[in-house]
Amino acid sequence: ARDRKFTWEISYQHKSLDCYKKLAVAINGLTPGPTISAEQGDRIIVNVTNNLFMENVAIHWHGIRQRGTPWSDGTDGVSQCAIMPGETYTYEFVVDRAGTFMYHSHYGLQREAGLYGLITVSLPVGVSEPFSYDFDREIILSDWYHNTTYETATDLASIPFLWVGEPQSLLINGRGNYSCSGLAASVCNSTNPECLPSNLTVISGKTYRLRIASLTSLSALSFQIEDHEMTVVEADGHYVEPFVVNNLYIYSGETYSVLVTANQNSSRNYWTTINVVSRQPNTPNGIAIFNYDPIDYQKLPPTNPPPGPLWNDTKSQVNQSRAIKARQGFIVTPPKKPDRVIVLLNTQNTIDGYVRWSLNNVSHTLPSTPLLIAIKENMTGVFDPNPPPDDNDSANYDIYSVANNTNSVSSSSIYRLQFNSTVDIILQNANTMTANVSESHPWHLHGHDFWVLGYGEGKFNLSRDTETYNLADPIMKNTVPLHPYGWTALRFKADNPGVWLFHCHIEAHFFLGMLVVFESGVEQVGDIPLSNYGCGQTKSFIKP
Ligand SMILES: O=C1O[C@H]([C@@H](O)CO)C(O)=C1O
Repeated sequence: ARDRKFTWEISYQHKSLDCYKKLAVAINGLTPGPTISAEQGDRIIVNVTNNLFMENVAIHWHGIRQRGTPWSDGTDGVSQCAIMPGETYTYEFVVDRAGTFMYHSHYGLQREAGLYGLITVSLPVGVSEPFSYDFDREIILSDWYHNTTYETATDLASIPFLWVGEPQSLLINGRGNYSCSGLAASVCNSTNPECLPSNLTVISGKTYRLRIASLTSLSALSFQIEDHEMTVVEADGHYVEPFVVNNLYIYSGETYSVLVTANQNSSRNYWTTINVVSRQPNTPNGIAIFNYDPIDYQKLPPTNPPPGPLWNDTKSQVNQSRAIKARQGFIVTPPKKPDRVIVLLNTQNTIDGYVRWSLNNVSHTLPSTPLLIAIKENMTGVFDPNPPPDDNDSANYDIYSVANNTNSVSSSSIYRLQFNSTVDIILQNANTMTANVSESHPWHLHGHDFWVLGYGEGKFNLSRDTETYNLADPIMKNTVPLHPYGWTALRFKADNPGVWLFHCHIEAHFFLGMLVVFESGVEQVGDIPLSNYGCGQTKSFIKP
């Protein structure tokens, strides 16, 4: 194991990622940011300097559990005081497991301005993967808005509520193509090389491992390569019992590795496409070129890009979720029974006229003093000490009717989990405030991986549905979809001392309160670096 040091300067830059010029957040000039490549067991040290002039920064290392370093989780309001303009902060953590992970901003809506990238962790020398391939390639999927994050945040927090809406473009490795017609070339120029379709160049007969990460703000996606099947082998850093797909559904915050062999007619190029699913799309599909060497990588394929699956084919999405199992020989079996069951009813509602998202009628508001420091230092008055409910009469809630939730509250209350206990989470979906609409939500847990015990349709029934749990070969993940009008059941061990977010990875939904906070074993947390302090009530701990 070795130290890998990075020096990052965060700044706004004019970018034309989809041909339309806007300000994007860049790392050392790059949007998306550089990939962090490391070997299992390495220590990653990232020196981050915030040169944004007017905006704080915090960077979350998504999928890295931060065992022993909960203060490096990079979450504003939870693990640290965000890095102020002009300041430098050092993240230090160990990547203890091989796989494909990601990093992204966890400050306000900043992720959607482009602050994200990949982390790839290889196995130690001498250990091999349970599958083989010739080359390793990276694919970052994202969606792109032309509004600034300032406009979006203000809109979401206004009466009347102004929804951010569907993105203008979908990006593959940071490239999209917005239609510039009617716009001045200084604003939108479709011949700008910055927005040429990205290409994946392959050699006929070779097999490629594609490490795919979704960093969308909103969109659930389907990814496919025209005429090429893909074998799914990894999900969120865990080996998957291999299965073959024509299209891969991928939700924000998820990573997958797929194997694809360049086994088609090598005298032409093919399309790589992404399209929006789970929400009625209003965004053109994203395209890239699957390029057979030595054909010109910009030569367009002779066909029309495949349209991808229908956006509302929920059944095929649920089926693919269910197909993801732990690989034989790599199964970690979960504890047989939970110590505690928390049912989280997901609803959209209004509080004092503001549109919010709630769990069990509680819409979370993060305090300005980071919770990890507040609990570690025994501060009072930072968060509501009354625990939120483990269930809020979900058995009697009609998930098919338009949500009214007249009793919803905004609160900073947190779940305190007994250290080392086994916790089940049942995510229960419901109708939004719009008739006949239930949206999908990708749920992400910080600090842990969980077992995915099952997905179901309709209302979860504790005595009936727990019998259907997959305790034999459940996949472990850190992000999982909750499908429309359905439920998703998870189990995890609260074995990582710290304070950890569990939230919808749709950035606007997180902003509107769709999160819960788990605390466990904070008394075991070592000394938190003083550089995490400085905001809210932590100010008084900085001695002159
Ligand atoms: O939070 C959301 O608000 C809109 C819609 O429900 C109201 O405009 C939407 O699609 C969301 O996901």
